[in-house]
Amino acid sequence: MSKPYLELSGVDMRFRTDKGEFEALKNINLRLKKGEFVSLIGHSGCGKSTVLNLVAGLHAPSSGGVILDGREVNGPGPERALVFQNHALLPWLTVEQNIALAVDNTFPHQGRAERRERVKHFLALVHMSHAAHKLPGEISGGMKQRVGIARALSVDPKVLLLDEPFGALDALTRAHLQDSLMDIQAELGNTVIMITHDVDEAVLLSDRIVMMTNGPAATIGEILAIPLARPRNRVALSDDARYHQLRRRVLSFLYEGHDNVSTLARTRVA
Ligand SMILES: Nc1ncnc2c1ncn2[C@@H]1O[C@H](COP(=O)(O)OP(=O)(O)OP(=O)(O)O)[C@@H](O)[C@H]1O
Repeated sequence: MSKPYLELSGVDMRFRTDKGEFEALKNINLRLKKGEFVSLIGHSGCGKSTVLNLVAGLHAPSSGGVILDGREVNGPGPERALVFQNHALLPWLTVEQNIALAVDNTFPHQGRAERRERVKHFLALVHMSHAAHKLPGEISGGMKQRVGIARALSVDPKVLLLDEPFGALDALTRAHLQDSLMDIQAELGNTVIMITHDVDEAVLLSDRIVMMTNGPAATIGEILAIPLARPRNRVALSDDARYHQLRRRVLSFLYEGHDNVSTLARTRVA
């Protein structure tokens, strides 16, 4: 791979607990190109959120490091935007004000008109202009996630970190949001790491799927490239043999039962 945009190298994460140290992650090595969409998949509790939190700068690794665009990550910052399963919008602010807050904090040097224009642009991008003046309590779960994504994108992050962003949504709303996310990524070329438990979602959206072994001392067991042409259409893919093959590969990884000991030897730098 040419020079990576985002690189995790030799990352170990040990947490201090009442019962002593808990080794959550061991020797995570991952490189992303600019504009790449990578999903993290693995059994519950294996350490996916911990990986995302390390990239976000919310945790510092016990060993190893994270480098984004040539600079070591050593704390949270607007160039790494997080979107959670639960939107985390401020309930007393309107949709527009929620995004404006992020924009105003990140671009205080810009003029007011320019910042308002930016808010409008990102609301339109997620098809939420019509609800600009509503409060989060007045819109649906899917709409809240759209606003959360618009807010994250509105600060021009270098990397977008999505922690099961559609996990709480019904299947149809989830499908609409996945399609929107693919459209947005095609337009903006964001570099994205997304945690998901949904194999179809991972195959549909990703350039590569990073499959993690079970913890403790979880690591990367396998990385699967998804060479399906874009734009991708879920209905067309349902008849595509390669799609089903890729899907099967992920399912077999998840159900083969990977613990850290059996797979450490195969861990490699992607
Ligand atoms: N602050 C912490 N202190 C101690 N242990 C922690 C801490 N944060 C996470 N862990 C442990 O590290 C392991 C990985 O947790 P993490 O939340 O990253 O897993 P996950 O794969 O995202 O799980 P899920 O899919 O259920 O959300 C778990 O065993 C968890 O209990």
